[in-house]
Amino acid sequence: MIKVSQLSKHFGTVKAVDDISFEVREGETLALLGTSGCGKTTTLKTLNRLIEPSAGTIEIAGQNILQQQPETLRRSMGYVLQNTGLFPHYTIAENIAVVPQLQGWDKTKTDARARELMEKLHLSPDLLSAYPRQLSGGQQQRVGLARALAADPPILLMDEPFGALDNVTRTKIQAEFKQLDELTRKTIIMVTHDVQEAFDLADRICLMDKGRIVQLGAPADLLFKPANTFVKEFLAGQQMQLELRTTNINNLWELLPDVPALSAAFMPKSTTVWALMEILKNQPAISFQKNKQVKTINFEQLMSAFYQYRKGGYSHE
Ligand SMILES: Nc1ncnc2c1ncn2[C@@H]1O[C@H](COP(=O)(O)OP(=O)(O)OP(=O)(O)O)[C@@H](O)[C@H]1O
Repeated sequence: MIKVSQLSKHFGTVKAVDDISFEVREGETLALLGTSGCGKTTTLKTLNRLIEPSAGTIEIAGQNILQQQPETLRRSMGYVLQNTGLFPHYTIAENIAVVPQLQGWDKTKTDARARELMEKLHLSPDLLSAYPRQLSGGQQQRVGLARALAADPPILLMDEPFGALDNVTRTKIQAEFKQLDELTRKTIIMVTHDVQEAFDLADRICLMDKGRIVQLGAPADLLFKPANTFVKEFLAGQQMQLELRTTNINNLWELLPDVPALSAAFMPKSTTVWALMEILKNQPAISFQKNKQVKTINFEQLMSAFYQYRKGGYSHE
C-alpha cells in the first residue's frame, strides 16, 4: 500500500531522516516510535508532502506521490495532529465538513456523516454547533479524529494523537480507538514516543533513532528478539508489563493445565495475559478451547504458566 524507499530529509546539516526504507501493508497500523528528534514527524509529513524529501521515493498504491498534486494526495489521507489542529473559528460541524466540502459533497450527505461520526466517537450531537474552545481536550481529540475520518480516506496519518491528553482520558480513547470499526479497514501510520501506546495499538512498530530505523517488526519481535542493545534498553523500563500485554493464551497453551470447562463459554485464545489478569480479579476461572481440547484456568495457573514461559525462552510465533 505504502512503499518508502531510501528516504532522506536533511535540514542544513541535520539529517532528520537518513536513508530509511519500509512498507506498510493495506489495513495495517504501523507505529513510528522513538525519542524526541529521531525523525518520526518528518517521516510522517513526507507522506502527505507537508515536507518534501531530500532524496528517496514514496509510492502509494504503486504511484509515486511526487507525481500527484499535494492537494489531491492530502484528500486521500486523514491527518490527525497532536494539538488537534481544529480551526478555532469554525464550529465542530464545520471542522468535520472541511474535506467533504472540498470533495463537493452536498449538505445533507455531509451533515449525516458528521452525525454518524459524532455518535461513533461518543460525542453528543449538541456539540456540532459548538466551537473547539468550548470542548474538553478529550472531546477535541475525538473531533480531530472525526474530521480526519469524514471523507472515509483509505489512509490515516496520526501524529501523537493522544499525546496531549491526561492518562485516564488517553487510556479511554485508546480503548475506543481499538474498537472503532471505521479504523479496522484503514492503513494507519501513527507517530508516538509512548512505548505502551505503540505496543497496544500497532500491528508493527518501526523504532527509530537519529533519523534511522533501528528495528521494524511486530511488537513481540522487538520484545523477544531485539535487534541490538538499543532496542533492549529502549524497552527495558517496561519489559515486564509489555510481556504481559504481548503474551496470550495461544503462546502459553502447552503450559496450561488440562482442565475441562465449567461452562460452554470460551474466550478467544488471543486474549493477553494482561487482560486476563484483570478479568480473573472478578471471576474464579476462564475456559479456552483449541482443537476440541478445553482448558479452564484460574489466576494462579495463568501466572504459573506465564512464569514458566518466561523462564523457558520464548518461541512467540
Ligand atoms: N523545519 C525544520 N528545520 C530544521 N530542523 C528541523 C525541522 N524539522 C525538524 N527538524 C530537526 O529534525 C530532527 C527530527 O525532527 P522530528 O520532528 O522529525 O523528530 P520527532 O522524532 O518527530 O521528534 P518529536 O517527537 O519531538 O516531534 C530534529 O533534530 C529537528 O530539530
